[in-house]
Amino acid sequence: MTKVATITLNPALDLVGLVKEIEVGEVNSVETLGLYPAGKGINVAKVLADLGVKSTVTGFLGQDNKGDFEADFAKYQLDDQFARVEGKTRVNIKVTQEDGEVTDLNFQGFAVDQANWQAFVAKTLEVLKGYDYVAVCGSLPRGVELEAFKAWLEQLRDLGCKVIFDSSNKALEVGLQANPWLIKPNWRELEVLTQQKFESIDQVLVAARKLNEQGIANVVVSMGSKGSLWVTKDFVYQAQPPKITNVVSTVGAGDSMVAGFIYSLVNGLNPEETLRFASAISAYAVTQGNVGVDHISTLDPYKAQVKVTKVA
Ligand SMILES: Nc1ncnc2c1ncn2[C@@H]1O[C@H](COP(=O)(O)OP(=O)(O)O)[C@@H](O)[C@H]1O
Ligand SMILES: O=P(O)(O)OC[C@H]1O[C@](O)(COP(=O)(O)O)[C@@H](O)[C@@H]1O
Repeated sequence: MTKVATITLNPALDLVGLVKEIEVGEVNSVETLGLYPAGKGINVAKVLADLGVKSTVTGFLGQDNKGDFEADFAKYQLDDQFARVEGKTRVNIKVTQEDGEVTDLNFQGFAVDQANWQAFVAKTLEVLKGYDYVAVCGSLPRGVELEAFKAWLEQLRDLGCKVIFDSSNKALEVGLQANPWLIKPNWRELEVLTQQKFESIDQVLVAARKLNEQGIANVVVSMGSKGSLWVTKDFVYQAQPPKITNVVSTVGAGDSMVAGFIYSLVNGLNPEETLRFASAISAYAVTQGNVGVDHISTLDPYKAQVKVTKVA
């Protein structure tokens, strides 16, 4: 059986809501959609669980507010290998305006010390032996040093795991030096990484190809409602998702896409089917406040409307 793990070093409780229009400096009344145990890897694992793919979840969790996370790990039957650390896991506020614009307020949570980090590295290198796909997702908590993070990613790769990496800013820049097997930056994250402003999808493609040349086998660039590009040395596919008229929240769209890729890889779908499936589940994600899908057949109409083109 294919073994999958997701790693969330810096999880979050996502407080998600709707507002007509945010007025900065004013009192804004927000309609609450929910408070969800989240963070990128946890979201990926929940979506995979809905799709019938079991996974191990690890990373760090704050001792003081771990209850809702543990309840979800039990509900989704995730193999919980999280290290508990002193303090609270952060809260991230995500507010969607009527026009679909999302404002993120990502707070800080616990800090990780040297002893926490070393114990985590030793444990993951032991537990994840023999895993096929390991998704390392999201930002780093305070206290994790970039060089130590990179060294650990290299060790994961050397275990023989295919590392799927979805991060941003410095963590993305440094993590890439460990040559993960697949990365999924969004358009903006790739702009920050390459220090350029893209005017066209062709420019995105050029930047993605450079990453292939540096040794990253699969570069998946997500571009919000414009879709995505999957760039490898052997092929390039582009997907255009269906037009979603009822956008509730785009939070978790990228995580759903990563889960869609892992589901497709585990189930041996071909590249065209893989990108179609990942695009369908990520498009479906924006129609709800949280991530996930009640039944895989819910995705059929979305799959049918995704346009996938082989560009090269
Ligand atoms: N408004 C939208 N309509 C349809 N699909 C969307 C929309 N926003 C996102 N998606 C889907 O979700 C994927 C990931 O979204 P994106 O916003 O690029 O990622 P992230 O959440 O990581 O920023 C997109 O490539 C697309 O397939
Ligand atoms: O670790 P980061 O990069 O701060 O991101 C954390 C946030 O990303 C999310 O996982 C959503 O990510 P996506 O919208 O990219 O799918 C939220 O649940 C969480 O608050």
